[in-house]
Amino acid sequence: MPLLRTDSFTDIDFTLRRQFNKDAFRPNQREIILAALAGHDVFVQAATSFGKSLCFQLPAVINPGITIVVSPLLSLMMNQVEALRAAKVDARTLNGNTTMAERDYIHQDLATGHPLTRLLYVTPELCSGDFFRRKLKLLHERKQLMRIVIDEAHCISEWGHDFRKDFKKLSWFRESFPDVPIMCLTATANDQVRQDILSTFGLGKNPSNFRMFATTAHRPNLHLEVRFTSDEANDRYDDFVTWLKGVYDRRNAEDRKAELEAARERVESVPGIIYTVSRDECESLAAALRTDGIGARPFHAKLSNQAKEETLARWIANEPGYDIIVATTAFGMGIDKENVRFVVHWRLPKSFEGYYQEAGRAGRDGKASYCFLYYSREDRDRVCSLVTRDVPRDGGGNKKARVESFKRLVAYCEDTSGCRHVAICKYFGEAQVPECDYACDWHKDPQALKKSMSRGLASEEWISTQREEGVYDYAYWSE
Ligand SMILES: Nc1ncnc2c1ncn2[C@@H]1O[C@H](COP(=O)(O)OP(=O)(O)OP(=O)(O)O)[C@@H](O)[C@H]1O
Repeated sequence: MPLLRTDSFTDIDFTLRRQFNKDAFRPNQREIILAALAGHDVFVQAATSFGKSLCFQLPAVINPGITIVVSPLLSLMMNQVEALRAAKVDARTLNGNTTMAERDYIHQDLATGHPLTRLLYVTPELCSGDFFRRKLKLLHERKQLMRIVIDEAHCISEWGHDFRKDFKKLSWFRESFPDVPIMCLTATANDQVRQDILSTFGLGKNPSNFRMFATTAHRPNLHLEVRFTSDEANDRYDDFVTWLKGVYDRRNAEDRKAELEAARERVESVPGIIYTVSRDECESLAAALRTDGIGARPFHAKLSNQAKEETLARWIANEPGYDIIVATTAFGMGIDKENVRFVVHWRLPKSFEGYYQEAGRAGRDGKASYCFLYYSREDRDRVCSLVTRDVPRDGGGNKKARVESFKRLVAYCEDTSGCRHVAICKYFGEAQVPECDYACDWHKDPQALKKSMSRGLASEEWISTQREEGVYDYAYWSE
């Protein structure tokens, strides 16, 4: 028997305003939400900051029953649950950090068969366990299991950049509850990854019951630049500080300063993220910036939860001394601070998708924001040695895919013949070429870009002699 659906007269605009405090849908959100409310399986691929979460949160508020949201990251779950609870939606999460009391409450709520919880955020690992599966079966028998949502669905694919073994096992949902709609969402999937997601859940097997929304990965407000450097020049720090101080100077100019004062904004309140590769570099860079009067704080996996939470909260609140987060990739997916004005990649990331996902933390309010990637051939060889020797967290993964993604990122960095935005959209398999309004280094000045590459990079001859001596072979970076 099909599950109970909401009727088609539900006023989703009213729910948007009343519950989510937003004036209007963004392009495509309405169509996606209506497809979900009609009980279809839905696949959503859309740029970072598009507003994918609303596409399952709003139907979860309207539909009776519970929506299970599978998500790969604790911080991502907590952020969303906090925001929903602030909007008076009964959202909860079951994960390693959930308190005993909350865990008991949720289990009791599920055991009633008619839970009050509207959205339950869980880890993929939890979904592999019998205990939780029994609870879900009960909910399904009572017709209360409304929808399964797989957020960051690219984690399903061994062809993706962030494969998680337990994501693959989520196919259990479709096998056990063929009548429960599934919604998969991602910002970063190429064609192979998309196919993998679809086949894992049999999405589209019944075309009349499936809707696919794949919108562009293009983020026109991000100004994309590759800045060339070398071990010998070792000029990242000076380059970055000169740029940032230039931004502060412009904000300090008379008319701008008056505007900032009226808005009660500090001159130095230019929030940003710098991604480094190692914990040591993360600490030392943040300390150096602080010495230069710049409010920077480290963020990496070895810090205590309390320290991380405090840093995050104070950065989000734009507090003095917390303008810049210097982070390893432990900081990324799900960070939804709207006014991040720059994202800097201090070192070359390990994958194309990882790079764009992290850059996508910038400019979520739609305003112009800067994304620099410092690229050196020495780093290229170091990261290459990491990528080729890396064993993914859970021992699985497709090495060939990871190496390919890394190579495409290197090619992107060394390509001075075209628009960065076009290169990105092509990587994600888009046929349409996006408009770029001088929002990349090539569009700004193609000749200067070529020159800075030939001046900035070490020659391949030099790199190859060093490589032969094993200079770049060891992996000394740890996240
Ligand atoms: N219709 C809307 N009107 C105004 N703001 C919106 C709307 N929809 C979503 N937002 C806001 O946009 C921001 C980004 O949304 P969300 O976190 O869902 O992005 P996302 O698509 O999941 O991005 P990412 O893949 O980068 O995590 C959030 O702060 C959200 O509140």
